Amino acid sequence: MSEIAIRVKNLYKTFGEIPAVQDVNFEVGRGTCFGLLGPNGAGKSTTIKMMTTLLPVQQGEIEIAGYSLTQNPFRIREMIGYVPQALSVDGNLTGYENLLIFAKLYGLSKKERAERIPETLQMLHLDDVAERPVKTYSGGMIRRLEIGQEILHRPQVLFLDEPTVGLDPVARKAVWNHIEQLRSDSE
Ligand SMILES: Nc1ncnc2c1ncn2[C@@H]1O[C@H](COP(=O)(O)OP(=O)(O)OP(=O)(O)O)[C@@H](O)[C@H]1O
Repeated sequence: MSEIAIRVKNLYKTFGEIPAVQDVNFEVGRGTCFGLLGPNGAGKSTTIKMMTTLLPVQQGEIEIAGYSLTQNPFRIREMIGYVPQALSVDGNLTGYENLLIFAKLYGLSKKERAERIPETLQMLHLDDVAERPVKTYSGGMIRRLEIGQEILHRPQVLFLDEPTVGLDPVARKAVWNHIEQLRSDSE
């Protein structure tokens, strides 16, 4: 894999008359945790949506793990994980069932699912609540489950859009500890 996980060059995006992203440039090295900071409306979510192929690139270049995004969008979708700002779990299903759906969507074999789902639940300290409907979870538990959904297929790059918004300081620290653990495990 390339030593550069993400390369963004001269990126622009407008919504009609609204300039959402204007000449954004940055590089993220492999094995690093990179934070994209800016005030509300600065264009962070729009940039993430372009890097995850959810919005077309209007002008500029994006490379993920050495692949050009515009030339290899399907390859890139297999290689990344994306935890969006909006809720991505089904509250009526259990934690285990939510992970099962994502494991199937990412094309994991039955054997891989049998190994990785319990392993992920354990790593995120959700094994005790795995059989409970997610609507009974706290905000921090839901956020950890959403991260779990996006690491089952071992992505090379994980995008997190405001992963700790709305969490209390203890839950926030727990989520960041898990993110740091994922980063160091991938070294
Ligand atoms: N689908 C859309 N249609 C029109 N305008 C949009 C759309 N999505 C975003 N915008 C506008 O683009 C700009 C950047 O929005 P974006 O959501 O990327 O910012 P952000 O930095 O993620 O903000 P926040 O911190 O509030 O999440 C804003 O002016 C927003 O109103």
